Amino acid sequence: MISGGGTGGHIYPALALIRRLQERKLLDAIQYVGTPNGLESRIVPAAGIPFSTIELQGFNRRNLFANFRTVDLFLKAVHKAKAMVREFQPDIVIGTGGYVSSALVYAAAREHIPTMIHEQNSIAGVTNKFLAHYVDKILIAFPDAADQFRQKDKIVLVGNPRAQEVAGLQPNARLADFQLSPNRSTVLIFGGSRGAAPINEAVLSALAEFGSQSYQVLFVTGNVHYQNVLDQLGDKAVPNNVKIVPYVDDMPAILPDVTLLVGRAGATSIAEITALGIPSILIPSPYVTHNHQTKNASSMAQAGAAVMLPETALTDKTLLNAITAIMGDDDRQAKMKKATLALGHPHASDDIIQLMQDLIQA
Ligand SMILES: CC(=O)N[C@H]1[C@@H](OP(=O)(O)OP(=O)(O)OC[C@H]2O[C@@H](n3ccc(=O)[nH]c3=O)[C@H](O)[C@@H]2O)O[C@H](CO)[C@@H](O)[C@@H]1O
Repeated sequence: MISGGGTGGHIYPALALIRRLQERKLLDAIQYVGTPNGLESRIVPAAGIPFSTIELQGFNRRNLFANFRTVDLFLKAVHKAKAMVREFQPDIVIGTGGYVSSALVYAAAREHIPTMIHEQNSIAGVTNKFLAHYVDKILIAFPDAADQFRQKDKIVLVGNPRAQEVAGLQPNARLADFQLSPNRSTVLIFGGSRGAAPINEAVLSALAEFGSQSYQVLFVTGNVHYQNVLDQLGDKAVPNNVKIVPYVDDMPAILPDVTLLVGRAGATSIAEITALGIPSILIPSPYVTHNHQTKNASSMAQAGAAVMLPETALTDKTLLNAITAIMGDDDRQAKMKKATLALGHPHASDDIIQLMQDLIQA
């Protein structure tokens, strides 16, 4: 059984691990557990994975009184999760982050089922810190995440399963699905799995300028922002070399054809970028726990793999300048590609599967 959600950054690593288990014919049955309304409730069933739900909500750091309901829901969720675990009888239970995973992993540990959590970030999430006490293994993707957990003997550095899923993928002309040319240099712009209004605004202001560039642009707004972007566009013409879409369902299909990625600095995106060696401009979200995206982005920038553009400095002009400086310089692209690839973990899923097998057989 597996659980993780809220944002794509917690869901796609779980799906990548499941796909690898299926590829290696190691999976007899799987149950994915999420909340009824989270992003996972759309993405997981669409991927053909059996999905069941538990009602839960995140911890409110601002209004502590609001947490009475959170605690009440958590206790009910644990009760339901225990029943699910007893019925499904999994060999192992894995949590990939987001508060959705707390009830299932906690319940499984209490039922003496082997358990693991996967932390994608260098700064651990609240749920994983809580679960760390109960699980058998803590899998991390960045070496510095180890400082965040007291249970040192449980920690293993594995990278992110999504890296193995995309590593080695070759250009494949799938940009044609978006009416873009497979042979032209391409800039992909998206603000994480849910989109980011400040990035969308800067791109909209730069739209006319993009029209006169030699490269083409795939601009992903995020589902919730799409209508707003269309409203802001009004009657303005979209240049022929720019395509605007709400979401890309199959990101691994197009990533090998991307010349430069502009986006947030979510950990799962970074795992993909480093597995494929895609140069990037990272605009870290300042709205995440302990500003962890800035840490992700600055370690990429220090390694020469990415350019960091803080949101406070983001305008149409700074965005265009940063993009043009890289797109117009093949040498720089090659150097960034090399530095990016050096940070990748292309065997993450197989390393996790080995640990799963060891734990099940122990
Ligand atoms: C606001 C927030 O809490 N963000 C967190 C969230 O980010 P978020 O969910 O945005 O996560 P990431 O950037 O890490 O991953 C996004 C994932 O969604 C995919 N994708 C994105 C857009 C799209 O149209 N289609 C698509 O498939 C990407 O390819 C990637 O696999 O989880 C990450 C953990 O991994 C954290 O580091 C981020 O700080």
